[in-house]
Amino acid sequence: MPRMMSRPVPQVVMVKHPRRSGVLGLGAGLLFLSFVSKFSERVQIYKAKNQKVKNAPREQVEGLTDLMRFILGSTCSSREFLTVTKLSLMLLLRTVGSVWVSKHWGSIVNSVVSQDFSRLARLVSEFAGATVFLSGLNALLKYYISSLRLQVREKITLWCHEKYMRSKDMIFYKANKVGQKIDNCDHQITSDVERFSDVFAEVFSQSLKPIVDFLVYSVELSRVQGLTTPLTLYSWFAFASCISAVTLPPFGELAAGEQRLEGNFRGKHSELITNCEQIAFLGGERPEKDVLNNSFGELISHCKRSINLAFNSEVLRQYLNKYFCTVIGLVLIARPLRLRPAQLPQFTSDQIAQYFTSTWRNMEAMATAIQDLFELTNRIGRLSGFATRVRQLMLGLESRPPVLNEEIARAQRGPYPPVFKKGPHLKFEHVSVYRPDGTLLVKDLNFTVERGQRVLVTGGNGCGKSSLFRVIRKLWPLVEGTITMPEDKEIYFLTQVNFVPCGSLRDLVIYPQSREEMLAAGRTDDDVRTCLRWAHVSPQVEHDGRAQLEFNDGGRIVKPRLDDVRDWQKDLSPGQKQRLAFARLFYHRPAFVVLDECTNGISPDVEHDLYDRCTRENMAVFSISHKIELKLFHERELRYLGDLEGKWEMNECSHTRDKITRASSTVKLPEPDKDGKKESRITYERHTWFVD
Ligand SMILES: Nc1ncnc2c1ncn2[C@@H]1O[C@H](COP(=O)(O)OP(=O)(O)OP(=O)(O)O)[C@@H](O)[C@H]1O
Repeated sequence: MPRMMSRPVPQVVMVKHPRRSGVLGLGAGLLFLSFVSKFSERVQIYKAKNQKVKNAPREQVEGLTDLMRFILGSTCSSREFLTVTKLSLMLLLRTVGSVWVSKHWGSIVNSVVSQDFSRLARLVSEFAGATVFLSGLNALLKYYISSLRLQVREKITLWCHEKYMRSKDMIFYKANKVGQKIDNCDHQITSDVERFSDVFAEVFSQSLKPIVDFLVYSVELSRVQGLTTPLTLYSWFAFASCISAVTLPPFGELAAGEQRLEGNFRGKHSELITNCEQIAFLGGERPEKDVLNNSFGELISHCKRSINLAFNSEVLRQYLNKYFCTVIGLVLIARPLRLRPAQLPQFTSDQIAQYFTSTWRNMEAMATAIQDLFELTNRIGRLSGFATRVRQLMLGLESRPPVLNEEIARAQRGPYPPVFKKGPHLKFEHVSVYRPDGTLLVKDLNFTVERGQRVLVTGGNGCGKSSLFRVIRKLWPLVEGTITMPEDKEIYFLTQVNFVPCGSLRDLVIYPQSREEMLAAGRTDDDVRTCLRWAHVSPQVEHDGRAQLEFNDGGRIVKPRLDDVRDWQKDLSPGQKQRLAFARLFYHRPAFVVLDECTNGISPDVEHDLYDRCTRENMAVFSISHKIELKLFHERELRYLGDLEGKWEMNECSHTRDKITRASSTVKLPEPDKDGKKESRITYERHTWFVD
């Protein structure tokens, strides 16, 4: 770049063999760099191992290089590599530009002192032209840093989603519910990955610049002043870094701890949102505020501790690396002038001014580069903290620690090893169910349910009624015995708490199918409407002029169409959500259905109808319920005794016939007669049902 322009003023050098000194300066610079990188990493690992921070997790002992290799190696590809290459190139070009600026600046000073104004005008116009190029370079640098940050985040997040939502493994359930859980998994995927990507891009861009600057200026200073100047600066910074290292807090642990506490705090807020209605009914504002404040208090006191720890070391670092370093620089810059070797020519004052300006700028730039390198220890420390958390998250998502190992191993040696088989019916042979912590819930289950049959599962709270179906769905491992069952899609589960997916009314019914899959399966919108009608949640107008599903939007009654998208989670009542779950069941028409206390919010007459529909569709029904009158709809009752031995019994429901009746009442409001007079009576109609 300068060569294309005017001939520069010859550089003033204070050594006899500038080229040889430059090469030696480069070697010394590389050695110093390797010292800095190893030193800071060792210090971080040492501090983490010795648990210098109260309450900090102990895992932060792996080197950053290994962490980065694991995270980036598993997720990133040639696209990120290309961005890193482009970014490195831009950084290199910018440093070359800065060296040119500092040389050019020396020439400008020389022209001012020698009062050569025509050359000064030329140099200034060259400077103005070249800095346009430098501005473009700086903008490109920022662009590549942002791109790198985004690309790394994108790759890691998509990798996590891939593992989290891996089909059949149901890691999103296991990581949050079974055995050793991943703490605040949502926060880790959304926030920790983002922080890691930010700090990674920041560290990368800010480490490359000081490294490149440092090497370039080492060569430059060695060429102009000899090896003494850079070696003296290195020795000083090495000494300063040892002192800093002793006082430096373990930033990695602190950053990881902060993220963990951030996750807990956010988790408490999420819990509040999830349970807001129950808490409002209970009037739980005060205890819940305490929970939020305590969690926030822990976070704040951790941050305060970090700030205090950083303050102590910062005072020393500022003095050693910034101010005292200037004193050393001034001594070094004056040294060749005072001890000038005899073979060097006499310099004029404009040459000395030129030497001073450009060398001072170079020295300043190198000192800044070295300071930035040490500054980097903080950032690298934080990066290794985030990297540790991201790696733990990735490991946790990749493979969940097995549960019930011992129990399964014992059963495998016994007569009834755990086996899943495919078959047309649901058959349990010597099946025992255990909680993930190893507690026996039910022992030696033996029975078969054929298509069209109905079994009621009863027992005390927490005795393990739902757990049997968690085993069938493979959320919990099968420990002992053989389960023969049809394809997974032939068994459908309606749970106590209803999930409401996002999307249109149609999506709510056909979930997890998409509209395209629905059409490909030969199903139509009419099927969806029929299922809504069967489930008593149809937006179509009934005889009384009202639809079962309608909303009041600002005084306007709205009957949703199949394509309408709403905030269903908010807009639907618990009973409507349960009815919609039945519509979904009727749409999918499985061979077996497990109804886990999923009719609590449904009125008895509708509940009757829903059971009836299941029978008509020839589904085998497993109902888990505490409602004794439901025996009327079932042929058999599987009763858990809930004792320590996991005993159970299977009874016929027929003996309860005629002993239990199921009743509901309809209130008939007074209606006007022919003359417009109203009856003064309200009548109640009582319905009693028996199963034939
Ligand atoms: N994810 C889980 N990890 C560990 N233990 C669990 C988990 N889910 C439930 N449990 C425990 O397993 C036991 C059986 O739970 P389950 O849900 O099967 O009971 P249930 O008989 O259906 O109770 P209820 O009638 O109250 O619904 C309970 O003690 C419960 O605390």
